[in-house]
Amino acid sequence: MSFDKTFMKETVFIAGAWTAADSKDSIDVINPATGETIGTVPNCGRAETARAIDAAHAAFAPWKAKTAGERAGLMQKLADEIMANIDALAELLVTEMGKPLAEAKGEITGGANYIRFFAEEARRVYGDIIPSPWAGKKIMVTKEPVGVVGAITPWNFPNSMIARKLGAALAAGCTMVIKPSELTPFSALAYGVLAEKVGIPTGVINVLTGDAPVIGAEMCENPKLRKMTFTGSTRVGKLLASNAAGHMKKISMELGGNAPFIVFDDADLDAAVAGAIASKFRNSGQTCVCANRIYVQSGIYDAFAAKLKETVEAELIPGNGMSAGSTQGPVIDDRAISKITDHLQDALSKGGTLISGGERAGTAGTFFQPTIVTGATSDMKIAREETFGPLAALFRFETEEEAIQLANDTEYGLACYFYTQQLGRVFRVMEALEYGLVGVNEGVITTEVAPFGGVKDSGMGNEGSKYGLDDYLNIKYSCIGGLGQ
Ligand SMILES: NC(=O)c1ccc[n+]([C@@H]2O[C@H](COP(=O)([O-])OP(=O)(O)OC[C@H]3O[C@@H](n4cnc5c(N)ncnc54)[C@H](O)[C@@H]3O)[C@@H](O)[C@H]2O)c1
Ligand SMILES: O=C[C@H](O)CS(=O)(=O)O
Repeated sequence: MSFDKTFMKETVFIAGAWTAADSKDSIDVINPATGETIGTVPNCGRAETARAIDAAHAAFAPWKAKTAGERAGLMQKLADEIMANIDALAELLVTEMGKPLAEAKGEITGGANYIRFFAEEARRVYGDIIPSPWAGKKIMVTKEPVGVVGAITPWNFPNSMIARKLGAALAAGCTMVIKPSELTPFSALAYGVLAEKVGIPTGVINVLTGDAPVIGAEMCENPKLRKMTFTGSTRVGKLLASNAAGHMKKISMELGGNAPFIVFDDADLDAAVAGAIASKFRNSGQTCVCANRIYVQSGIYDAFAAKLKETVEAELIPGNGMSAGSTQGPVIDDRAISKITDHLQDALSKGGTLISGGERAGTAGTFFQPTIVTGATSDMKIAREETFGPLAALFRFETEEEAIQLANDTEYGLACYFYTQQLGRVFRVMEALEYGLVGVNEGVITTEVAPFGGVKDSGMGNEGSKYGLDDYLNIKYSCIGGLGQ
C-alpha cells in the first residue's frame, strides 16, 4: 500500500548533515501489516554516536544562550510544522509501526501538544532569592540546562515518545542525540527534516540509528553527554541506568508496566466495558499503560464478561492501518505473536477459558485477533508479565481489600484503573494503589499537562506537565558577598 514519503529519510541526521553509516551497513525496516521491506536505515556505531554527541555539545552553549522566548518561538514553529504535515507523518508512522491511521494522527497530535506545552513552560524556569542568614550577602538559586541529552526510544509510539523528551529538553536549553527503535526509525528521522525546515540550529537535534547496545554504551560513557532518558522495557532500562549511573549521568526511565483494571460491583457497566476496551486494545494492546490484568468483582463478573465479548466482537476490526474501518493494526513482529500465544496457552493450561478470538488474523503481516480469557488466576504468566498484545484476561475478586492486594502484587507500578461510583471508595482505592498513574472511571488518561511516570520497576522521573522540565535542569546556588553593608 503506497504512502507519502515526503519525510522518509534513509540516512542519519548528525550535525545538520544526512549521512550513511561509516561502515555503509544498513538495517531493513519492515511493514508489520504486510511483511514487506519499507526501506533501510544506517547501522551506526560508536564513532557516529561520538560525532553526534560532539555536534550536540558544540550546539549547547549557543542554544542555552538563546532567551526562553527565542527557544519557545522555534518550538512553536516545530509544533506548527508537525501539524501542517500530519497526514504525511501519520502515513509514515502507520507504515513502519502498523497502528490505524486515526491512532497515528492522534499520536502525532499528542506529540505536537507536548512540544507546544513545553514551549510555554520554557518561560517559567523560575529561580529563588532566599533571605540571607548573613548581613551583606545575597543568596540566589537559578536553574540551568543539564547539557547534552541522550534519548533512546521505543517502537510503539515512535513519534510521541520522542516529543515528550525533546520538548522538555529544548525548553530547558538542552541539546539532544536521539536513537529510536530500529523497528520504527523513520518517524524519528522525520524530526531531523522538521528541525531543518523550521530553522532549529545545527547540532541541537541529532538522530541516528544502528547498533543499540553500542550506541547506548557510547551515550552512557561519553563525558560530553550529561543525561540519559530512556523509554522502553524494564530489562533494558536497568542496563542503561546502571551504566549511566556509573558515569554520573542524570537519568530518566520510563519502563514497562502491568496495569490492573479493577471493576467493582457498583461500577457503571457500560462505562467500565468501554474503558477496558480503550485501555486494553488501544495500539493493539501495545502500550505501557494497557490494562494487563482485568479484575472484576463477583457480582458483576458474568455481565461484564458478556458485554465485553459482545462489544469487542462488534467493534474491533483488525486490518491494515491505512485501510478505512480498521481499528486494530498488527502487533509489531513475530516475537510479539509468540509472547501473546505463550501467555494465552499458559492461561488455558491453568484453567482459563477462551471466550473470544485466540488466533492470528489474516494471512499477511502479524495480526492477532482481539482475545478474551476468563477464569484468569495469579499463577498465570499473564498475571506476572506484560503481555503487550490484544489479550484481555479477566480475574474474579470478592472484596475491596482483595482487589487492592491483587493489584499491588507486582514489581511494576506505572498505570492502574478502577471503576466505582462510591465516592469513599474512590479515595480509599486511589490512595492504596502503588502506581504513578491512576485512572478513576477512565481507561485512557494520558495528557501533556499531567505528569507521566512510574514507580518500582516501571521507572523513575516524570514526563509531561510542569514536573517534566525538572529532569532537564540543574539547580545552582550562588552566594554573593562583597556587597558592603
Ligand atoms: N513507561 C513508558 O512511558 C513506556 C512507553 C512506551 C513503551 N514502554 C515499554 O517499552 C517496551 C516496549 O518497547 P521496546 O520493545 O522498544 O523496548 P526495548 O527495551 O526492547 O527497546 C527500547 C529501545 O531500547 C533500545 N535498546 C534495546 N536494547 C538496548 C541496549 N542493550 N542498550 C541500549 N538500547 C537498547 C531499542 O533499540 C529501542 O530503541 C515495553 O516494556 C513498554 O512497556 C514504556
Ligand atoms: O506506551 C506508552 C505510552 O506512553 C502510552 S500513552 O499514549 O502515552 O498513554
